[in-house]
Order: sequence, then C-alpha cells, then structure tokens
Amino acid sequence: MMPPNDQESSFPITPGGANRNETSPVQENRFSSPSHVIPCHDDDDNDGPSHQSRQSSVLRQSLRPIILKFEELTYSIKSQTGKKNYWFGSKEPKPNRLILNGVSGIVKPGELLAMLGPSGSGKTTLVTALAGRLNGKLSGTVSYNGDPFTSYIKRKTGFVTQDDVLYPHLTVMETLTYTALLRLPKELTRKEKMEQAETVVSDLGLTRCCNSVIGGGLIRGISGGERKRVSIGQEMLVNPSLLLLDEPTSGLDSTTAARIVATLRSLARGGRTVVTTIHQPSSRLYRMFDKVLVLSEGCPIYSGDSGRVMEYFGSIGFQPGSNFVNPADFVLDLANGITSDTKQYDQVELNGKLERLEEQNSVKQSLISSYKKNLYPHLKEEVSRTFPEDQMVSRSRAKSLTNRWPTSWWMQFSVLLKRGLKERSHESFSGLRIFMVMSVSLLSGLLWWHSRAYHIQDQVGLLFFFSIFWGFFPLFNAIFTFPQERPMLIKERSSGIYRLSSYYIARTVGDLPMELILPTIFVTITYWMGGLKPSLATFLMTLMIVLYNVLVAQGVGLAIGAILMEAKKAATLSSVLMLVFLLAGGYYIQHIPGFIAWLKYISFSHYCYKLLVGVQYSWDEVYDCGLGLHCSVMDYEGIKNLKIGNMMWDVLALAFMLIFYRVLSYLALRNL
Ligand SMILES: Nc1ncnc2c1ncn2[C@@H]1O[C@H](COP(=O)(O)OP(=O)(O)OP(=O)(O)O)[C@@H](O)[C@H]1O
Repeated sequence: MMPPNDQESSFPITPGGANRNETSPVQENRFSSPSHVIPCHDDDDNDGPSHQSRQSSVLRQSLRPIILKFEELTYSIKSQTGKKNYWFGSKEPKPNRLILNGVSGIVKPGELLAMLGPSGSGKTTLVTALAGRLNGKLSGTVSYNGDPFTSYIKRKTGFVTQDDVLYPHLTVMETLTYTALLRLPKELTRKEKMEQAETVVSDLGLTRCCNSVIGGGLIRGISGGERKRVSIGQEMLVNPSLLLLDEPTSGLDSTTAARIVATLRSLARGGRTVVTTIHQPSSRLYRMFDKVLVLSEGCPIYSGDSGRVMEYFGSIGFQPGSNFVNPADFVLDLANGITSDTKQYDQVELNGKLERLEEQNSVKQSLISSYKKNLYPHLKEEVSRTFPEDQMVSRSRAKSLTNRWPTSWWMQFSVLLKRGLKERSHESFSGLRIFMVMSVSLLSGLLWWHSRAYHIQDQVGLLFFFSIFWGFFPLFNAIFTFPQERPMLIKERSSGIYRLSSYYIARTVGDLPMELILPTIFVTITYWMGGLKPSLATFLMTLMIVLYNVLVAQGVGLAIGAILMEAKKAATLSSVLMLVFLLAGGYYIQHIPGFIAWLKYISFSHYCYKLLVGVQYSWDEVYDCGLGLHCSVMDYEGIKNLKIGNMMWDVLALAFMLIFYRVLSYLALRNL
C-alpha cells in the first residue's frame, strides 16, 4: 500500500503535553528526599531534619525554571565526497549535507522530552545544539527563557554526552565527591556536598561499586553501564535547571534503564526541564516520557504529547499492525519509512529492493509533510508565545553577574589540586620513572667517577649533560599534560565549573613535587660521584640552577602541548627543538657562524649550561693543558666561547622564559 499522501489530521493538538497525570512541576525534588542517602561508608553522624531541609532549600533556591524553545533549527555539514586534488586542494565544490532540517519544539520546567529516531537521524546533533556546544553553522533559534545561551545558562545546564569522559584512576565515590565539591553552590558546607554525592550514588544504584575505580583503556574498572550512571550522576550534582542527556540508557539492562528514566522524570517533576535522546525504549520506558520528538533523517515527523502519538499517526492514516505494539517501535518503524504493510521486508526478494526503498522514501515524505501541515503551525504558535518565565530573564542576568562561579577560586584550586594528585599519583610516583632517573644518575656518576678540574673537557661535558638531560626529561613529560587532559578540560570548562586560572595553577603546582624531587636525587648522586667541586655552596647553587632549568623546560613543554593539543605533533616539535638547543648550546660547536649564532639565545639549555660552568669554576682555577703546562680554566676554548660575564643576565633570561612560556600555554588553553 502506498502511504496516504499529505493527509489532513483530525488530531486534537495540545503541544503543551496536557495529558500528564501531573499537571505542574510538583515538589518531588530529588534533593529534598534525604531518605535516599545510603553512604558508601557508615556515617555515625545523624543530622536532624533541620539540617536536611536547609540543604534542600539551598538547592531549591539555586534552581531556576527554564523554558527551552527551539525554532526551525537547520544544521548542515560539508560533505567529504568532493574529489580532492592533493596539491591544489579541492576544485569541485563540496555539497552540503543536511543533518537537521527545520526542527522546532518547546520544553517547560517539569517536563521530560524524549527524542526518538533511527541511528543517524540527528538526535545527538540536536541535543548538542540545545546544550550550546555545537560548532559550525546552525540556523534557527534556541532560547532559554527567551534568552540566548549565556554563561549563566551554561552553569544551570547539565549535559551528559554519549561518550563518558571520566578520570580512570578515581573511584566512583571520589569522582562524584570531587564533582559535588566543585559544582554545588558555596552556600552548602563541604559535608553537605559530600552527602549529596552519596545521595546520587544511592539514587543511581552505584552503592555496590562506589569504591571501585572507574577504569578505562588498559585499566579494568566498573562496567559500561555503571560508567554511564556515574556520568549522569555528575550532571545531576550540578543541581541543573536544564538537563540534557544523549543516550543515557544505552548499554543498560531494562531494569536499570527504567530506574534511570524514573530518576529523570523525578528530576523533571522537581521543576527541571529534562531532554534526552533514546534509541529503542521499551513501552514501560516510553510511558514515562511527557513529550516526544521523532526525527527521520533530520526532519521532525512528530512533536508533542507522548500519549497521543498513536492517535496522531492513526489520524493521518498510519495504523500499527496489532493492538499491542510498543509505540516507540511503531514510530521508529515509521521514521524508517516502514508501515504495517511494508513491514514484511525480510520476505521481499532481492529484486524488490529498489521498489521498497522508493516506497520507504515516499512514506517518510508523507510523514514530513503531514507534520508541517498538522503539527507545526500549533507548535510555532506555542513557541512564539511569551511565558511568565521569560520575564525572569533580566533578573537572572543580573544575578549571573554577581554569582558567576559556584565556588570560590581557592576552593576550586584546592579541589582540583587534590583531585589531580589522586588521579596522577600512580604516574608521579611510578617506579619506572624513579628507576630511570636513579639508573641514569648512577651510570653517569660511574662514567664521570671522580673527574677533576684537571680533566676540564670531561667535567664541562658533565655540566652540559646536566643542562640537556634536565631540559629533555621535564619537557617531554610536560608535553602530554594538556593533550591528555583535553576532553576533561573541554567538558568541565564548557559547563563553567571552574576558572581556567584555578585549573592551570592546580595542574602545574600538582606536578611540581615530583618534577623537583627527581632532579634533586639526580644532582645529589651525580655531583658527588662525578667529582665536581667539593663545596656545599657550589653544590647547592648547581642544584638550584638545574631546578630552575627544569621549571623553564616544563613551561616550554606545557606551551607546546597546549598550542598543538596533539601528543604526536608535540613530541615531534619537541624533538626538533631540543636537538637545536643541543647543537646550539655551545658545547659541541664553539664557532657557530654569525648568521645562525642567535639560536643559542633562545635556548634555555644554553643559559643553564653557562650558569653551571660559571658557578663551578673561579677565575684563578687552572687545568692541565698539555706538556706539563697549567692554563686558566677560563681560557679553555669551550668556556671562553661561552663569554661568562655577569651571570645575572642569564638568570633574567631564564626568568623571562619561565614566565613567557607559562603565559603562552595559559593563553593557548583559553582558546580551547
Ligand atoms: N561532524 C560531522 N562530520 C560528519 N558527519 C557528521 C558530523 N556530525 C554529524 N554527522 C552525521 O550526521 C548524522 C546525524 O548524526 P547524529 O550523531 O546526530 O545521529 P544520531 O541520531 O544521534 O545517531 P545515533 O543514534 O547512532 O547516535 C549522521 O549521519 C552523522 O554521520
């Protein structure tokens, strides 16, 4: 049967979702139900109801009802099919591919909207656009209480992406506790925030695994479904006014999926606006949604009350094959262009394939035009209506200026520092790094065993090795810092959780102990084994210079990583850079041609080497220059060419680099 073309519907339209049992946002706020709290560890403290009601009143106050409206959203991407000329680029104009085509809708506080559609129909793209995170050209309008996406809305929005971005070495409880400490308003005490984390653990059924590490990559951790629930928990902890989720139930068993959707519904009933994409909900799940938006190849074919979907499609001539069909299965079949008549596709012979495709396309076209004719005019009218919440815009804007961050700078810094130390404790104190440094220091100590100033070339070689090894090592460790952290930084920064400055300082300060302990061990061993000047003052100065060099090298590594944001590219550039510094440092080549001699001035290793030589030898020191003659150390060719003079200039040059590269990496991160 061919589809009934473009039929007029007798379907009564109530886009506001009037058939729900619950007519308005009720006070079923999840955060106000302390009985949910099942702490991971036994908690002897039993605070009274006044303590609990203070928490819920703070959380309720931070909740702002948000009406989400989107109108005629259209999004296209450049198709990759255009033929590419390797040398001169593509000459053929690439056709644009429509991903979203005229999608509109409205979701009010207290409502749960589900976006349904076959794989590739544009659900993720739509929910990402609504979360204000879609890059590229999006036409149409998205408004939040009549306002565009602002940093205030950003902080009031929770967004659960399809891919879980979590730290693999933290436990479930640690992950949620750090999130609670960072995201919940500063009016709550630390203890109250931790209690909220415990509530979320219990609500999401994570109590059993709360002390297990998240895992990922080669580290075995919690299951995929549990990871998903941790991601949802993190967004629930924002106490969001608008919660957007992309496939929150994928990979979950039906009972857990139902539990998640029930939690979402409960969150909505607490006055939040909740939007989720979902693949294949069971009829039990489907019944929990207030509204559904069905997409077919980026075009809407239904938008409105979830309970009226069968009635609507029936009214335009599409009936299910039986009375006991899951509405979700029925609409997904329709979105694929499959009706009850065409459904026996497994019985169609191969030569009928083309015909079947045409038939499916014609069903889809019919559904799209029926939507435009029957549903869109009413939806448009509702989207353009002004609601009382729209009047709250200026008030919330004013509030956003005074209350930009959920927590203070210091709180952000200390939580991020602790979280970073915990997450990276395995790598900072990794036996492998300690083994490497210990073995290199012992080996070089043995190779230079009790060298004397008489053997000036050997000793100068040791000092040059100090400057190069402690340039390479911290630089290569630092280049991976930001490329590795990138997904987490993007996720947390786009939710407006913390200032970049608090993250940046916490990240670099957290790395310092290990970055400084290892060179201290190295210098202590090699200095005395290698027979350098047996003076405590000279040893301490040598150590200070090496540590100073480490800090500068770390800054260069951070800047390269932050600018390129790709570990492979950063490693290649660093290798080239260090090779240049090695050659231009002044040890291997003493007579560098004038036109390229400037290279040494940009090399931090050169300044470090100069300082090390400068503190090691005095002007009256001599060495054996052959034939029983003693020459001044300062006349030794390798040292003379270094032009050691006022060492303050070398210290200042390193100080400039120390600040410059760190500011550079900070600015690069701002553009992320
Ligand atoms: N940046 C991009 N580059 C290329 N194609 C893209 C891009 N973004 C989206 N698409 C394409 O747009 C279409 C819609 O993608 P989207 O991820 O929104 O679908 P979906 O409905 O969420 O699918 P699924 O249910 O499988 O996750 C897909 O065909 C996808 O390949």
